[in-house]
Amino acid sequence: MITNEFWLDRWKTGRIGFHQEGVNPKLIAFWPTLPKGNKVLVPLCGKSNDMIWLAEQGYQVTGVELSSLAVIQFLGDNDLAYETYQQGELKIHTVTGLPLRIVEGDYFLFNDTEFDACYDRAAMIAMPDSKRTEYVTHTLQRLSSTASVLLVSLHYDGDKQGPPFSVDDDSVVSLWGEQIQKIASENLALTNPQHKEEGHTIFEESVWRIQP
Ligand SMILES: C[S@@+](CC[C@H](N)C(=O)[O-])C[C@H]1O[C@@H](n2cnc3c(N)ncnc32)[C@H](O)[C@@H]1O
Repeated sequence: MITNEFWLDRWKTGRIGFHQEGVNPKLIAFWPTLPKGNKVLVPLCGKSNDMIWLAEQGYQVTGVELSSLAVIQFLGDNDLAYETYQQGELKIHTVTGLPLRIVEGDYFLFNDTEFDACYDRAAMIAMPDSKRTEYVTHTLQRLSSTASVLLVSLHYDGDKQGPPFSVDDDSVVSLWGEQIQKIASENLALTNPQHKEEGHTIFEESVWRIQP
């Protein structure tokens, strides 16, 4: 069962293979040009450097993350000064000198709305089947009616149990709506021997976007 405890434990024991050192190349390649100051939501953000990149582009970035360890490591690793205040059950960490804040707590308790854009990398596919619809609905409710979305998803064969979970193309469309479009994909099993060794012939990373 993928519970909040599961994720807190992953951070406690340092099992964070999903974390990438650099900025995700798909973000740099496919992020749309939006007006500076636009509000960008990064659900289930971990300690992703992608948030720094987005903030440096001039967007007002909000990451939401359950684990206090992830938040502390993100702020520490990047040498960021910050201020913290409590808002209900959530802790808000606002970074000094960058338009960036990290909301620490359960994403499903985060209720801000009117975001202009959303970046989902390893968030939807971190959610088990039973919570995935709720995750996408909650995310869409946070966005303005004209918001852009950039989603990095994953689809693989074989009987691996997630996370990351495999989500097929039809499910992506039925979750996010007809306006979502697949703009790129790459079968990582062809280039990364590890996926082949784990028995996958398909391990497809795909990039999707909603662009109003
Ligand atoms: C697979 S990681 C991806 C992190 C990040 N997006 C990245 O690209 O590195 C999923 C993250 O979601 C966090 N998470 C899981 N459930 C959550 C929840 N209900 N609310 C907030 N964060 C959650 C986990 O702690 C973990 O850091």
